[in-house]
Order: sequence, then C-alpha cells, then structure tokens
Amino acid sequence: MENNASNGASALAVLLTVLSLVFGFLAALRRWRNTADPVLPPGLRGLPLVGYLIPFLRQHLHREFAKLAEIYGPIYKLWLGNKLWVVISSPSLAKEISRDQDVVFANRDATIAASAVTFGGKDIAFADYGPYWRKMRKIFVREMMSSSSLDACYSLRKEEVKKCINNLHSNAGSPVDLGQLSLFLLINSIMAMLWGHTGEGDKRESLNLEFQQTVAEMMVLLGKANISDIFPALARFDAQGVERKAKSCHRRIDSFLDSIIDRAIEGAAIEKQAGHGERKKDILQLFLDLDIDGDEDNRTSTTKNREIKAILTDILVGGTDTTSTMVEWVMSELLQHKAVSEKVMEELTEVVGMNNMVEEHDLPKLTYLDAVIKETFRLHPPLPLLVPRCPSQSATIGGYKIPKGSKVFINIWAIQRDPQLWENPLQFKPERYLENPGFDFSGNNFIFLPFGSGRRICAGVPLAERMLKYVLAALLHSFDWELPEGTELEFSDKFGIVVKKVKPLVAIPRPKLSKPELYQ
Ligand code: HEM
Repeated sequence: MENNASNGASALAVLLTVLSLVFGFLAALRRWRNTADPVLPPGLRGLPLVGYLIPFLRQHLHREFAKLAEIYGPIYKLWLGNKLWVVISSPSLAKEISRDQDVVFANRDATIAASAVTFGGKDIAFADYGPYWRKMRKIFVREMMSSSSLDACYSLRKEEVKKCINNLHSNAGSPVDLGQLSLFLLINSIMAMLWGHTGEGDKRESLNLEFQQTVAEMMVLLGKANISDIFPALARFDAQGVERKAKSCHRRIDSFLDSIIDRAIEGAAIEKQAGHGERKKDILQLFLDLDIDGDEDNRTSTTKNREIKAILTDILVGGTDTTSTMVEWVMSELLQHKAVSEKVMEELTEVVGMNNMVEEHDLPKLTYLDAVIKETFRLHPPLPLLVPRCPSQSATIGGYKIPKGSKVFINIWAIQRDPQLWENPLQFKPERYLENPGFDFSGNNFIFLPFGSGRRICAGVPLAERMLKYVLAALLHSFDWELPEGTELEFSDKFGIVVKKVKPLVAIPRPKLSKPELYQ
C-alpha cells in the first residue's frame, strides 16, 4: 500500500517536473520569439485622419517626411487609411532595400492615375517585377539606350535644339520662362527621336502641339495627390476626377500613338516596295522591327502595339518633365552663383570656342558643368522620394518588419542634405565632385541617388545625361542670361510627380556668339 502511494507520488512529481519543463520551454520559446520577431517600424499611430492628410495634401511631402525622420528616426511608418507607408532616410537602409533585398523590393505600387495611363502596367516603370518587365527593360536598355542607338538619333535631337536656339535668338532681349521652354524642347526632341521620320508631313506641327499639351496635362495628373489612392473604398467616387481625366488623356495619347504606328508601318511598306535602301531608323521603327517576344507568330499586332505604346509613353513621361525641371534648377543656381557661372562660361569658351555651336562630342570635356549638374541633382532631385517600391513578401529592414504590399519611400532629398553625410550640405559647391570623383549616377554610392539604385534604377540615365548636359551647354554657350529688372530669384519647391520650382524661372537671353549666322 505504502509502496503504491510512494510510487504514485513520484510519478506525479515526474509528471509535474516534465510539465513544468515543457511549460518553461514553451514560455522561453514565446519570449525568444517575441524578441526575435521583428516589429513594425516606429512612427505615427492613431493620429486623427487629418493629421496624416495635411502633410500629404500640402505638397511638401519630401520635406514633411524629413521632419518626421527627425522625430522617429531613419525608418518609420505611417498609416494612411489601411495602407502602410514606410519612409527610409539613411544610406545604409536605402542599400538594404535597393541592393541587399532588391528582388523583394522590386515591385511598384502604381497609383490610380499611373495605372490609367500605362496600358494596364504594360510599361517598364509600373510593370510588376517578373519576366515581362525583364524582357521590356532589356530591350529598352540594349536597343534604345546604347551609345550606338543614341548616337544614331543625335541629328534628330540636334535639329530641335538648333530650332530652339534660333527662336531664342529671334526674340533675344525678351523674358523667357525657362521651365516651359525646356519642357517643350524636351518633348519635341524626344518625339523627334521616337518617330522623327514617321512624323514628317504637313500635319506634324499641329499634331505635335496637341500631343505636347496632352503629355503636359498627364504629368500634372500623375503628380496630383489623390484621395482615392489612400482610401480604395472611395475610389469609385473619383472625388477629384483624377481617374476620369487620366483616362481621357490616355485615350488621346493612345489614338495619337495608334496613328503614328500606322503611318510608320505604311511608310516602311512603301519604302520597301519602292526598293529604297536602308535609311536611318527612329526608335519607333527600331521597335516595330523587333521580335519583342521571340514568338512573333503567336501574338497579335494589337498586343505588340500595346507594348510599344506603353514604352513610348514611359519615355515621354520619364524623360521630359524630369529633364526640363533640372534645366530650370541648374539655370536658377547659376544665376544665383555668379562665380560658378563664370567658371562654366570659361570652360565652354575653352572647349567649344565662340565661333561654334556646342555639339554632343564636346560634352565629355565639360567637367565643371558636369559638377554643377551633380550639385544641382543633390540639392534638387526631381524625384526626391524616387518611385516608391513595394515588397512582394514580408521583409526585415533595419531590424523592423516591412509587411508585403507596404509602400516604401526612400527620401533621397533628406539623405542628400544630411549634415552627417555632407559637409555644409546647403551650400552650392560643385567643387565637391572635382575633389571626390566617386560620384556618378550608377546608384552605387548610397548618399547620392538622383536616379535611384538597383534593378529598378532609372532606365533612361544615358539619354538623360546627354540631353540635360547638351541643352544646358547650348543655352549657356549661346546666350548670357539675366533676370528681368526688379525680379528676385526664389528657390521654394512643390511636390508632384516631379518636384518643381513654385515660381517659374524667367530670364532674358542676350546673344553672345561671334556671328549671328551661328544661330541659324
Ligand atoms: C533628369 C532626368 C531623370 C531623372 C532624375 C530620373 C529619375 C528616375 C528615378 C529616380 C527612377 C526610379 C528609380 C528607382 O526606383 O530606384 C526612374 C525610373 C525610370 N526612368 Fe527615369 N529619370 C530621368 C530621366 C529619364 C529618361 C530620359 C527616361 C527615358 C528615356 C527615363 C525612363 C525611366 C524608366 C523607364 C523608369 C522605370 C525603371 C524601372 O522601373 O525599371 N527616365 N527615373
């Protein structure tokens, strides 16, 4: 009996020991899990809705984000409706996103306006990361942005720049809105490169003008803060009419591109019949000749045209407003900094001479102008938050959890003005790039990322670099620029798809080349 009782007591003791060990182990595991499981980044919680919306609508998003980083640190979160936004403001975290975990963060989160104008995400900028995006990006970079393709359409760019310089010369002494002038110059040059030969003909000028205006309208819509993006439940009301207007722009662009493609196909067929030899191709003709899919027989021409139209739209959207905005910022900084401006002029005189117009082959020798452009990119990046990324699965960044589907912004505006990374960051000092040549647009130096980084880095860098430098060199070498009497320079900016000057830069050109014939 006694034996039985003592056996029962020891069995109970063993059971209790085992149970306490199991519970202890489980509790330890839970504690370990709690510390090992990353949490969401710090940030705003439960603020009244308006608290979130005010910075969003105030159109100073990059500045508001930089202020919040001072409170919450280099990675923080914001809830907008049920959407999680994560803002990154340090080079090491930018590297984690766009280099170390590039594939996970290689998706975009297209806004309603962007979806409406990108042919259902058939473009490069908003296509999901995957085989389609890889194929289109490869074609774009290899066929269009290669040095030989860009050299081949130089004459088309040059003609537009010459026309612009000639017009300015005819109206010399009158004030010019430099942002507008360069936007139309960029749209014209890019249209010339895209379908320069196809677009020839009587109706070209009027069609181009109409198209120019539609593209400019589309830029405004793409940059507009849209409540429907924050609260998808409200999207069907399209309260601000952004979706309706974007679709209307898209229809006009679509039908314009259709007619251009039809004319290109007809033109090529006529030339072939007439037995004309190969003539120089514009980008559209290059594209039409390409076997985009490697499966040409099984695809309709409608699908192929849709893909071509999506890419043409990308080039127009990505390449015009960004570059023309930079022309305006560089010109503003030069008007503000006379000593810098004089050095640029000296370099142009030495490299190009007063008896010549600038040519693209002069550009590599203009190293000081190059530094001026970089310094302007640092202080006024046209896309201060890049194009937001969206993780395709949950990830850990800086020890914090970033859930799948969040919208991730890299605030390069804040990084490029951070006093811990840059000496006297608010000073305009091009010499920093001469002293330290380790800065370029490749996205490898994470304190300087005007074109982004990683696999979704800007696909148009080679063209952007050439066009920006060429247009600036031509404007600066052909004219002296001065502000109209009584006006002052102003540097405040406003957020949009591209961050622009609030007050447009207006300046007066005074011809300075040795002979008037040079302007013809
Ligand atoms: C000053 C001029 C320009 C600036 C500052 C600029 C900047 C940018 C930035 C920051 C991105 C996003 C990069 C990222 O997510 O890391 C981007 C993407 C892109 N840009 Fe540009 N860009 C410029 C000119 C151009 C030009 C001239 C073109 C076309 C010819 C172009 C085409 C594109 C395309 C297609 C993408 C999407 C790339 C992708 O998602 O794979 N850009 N650009």
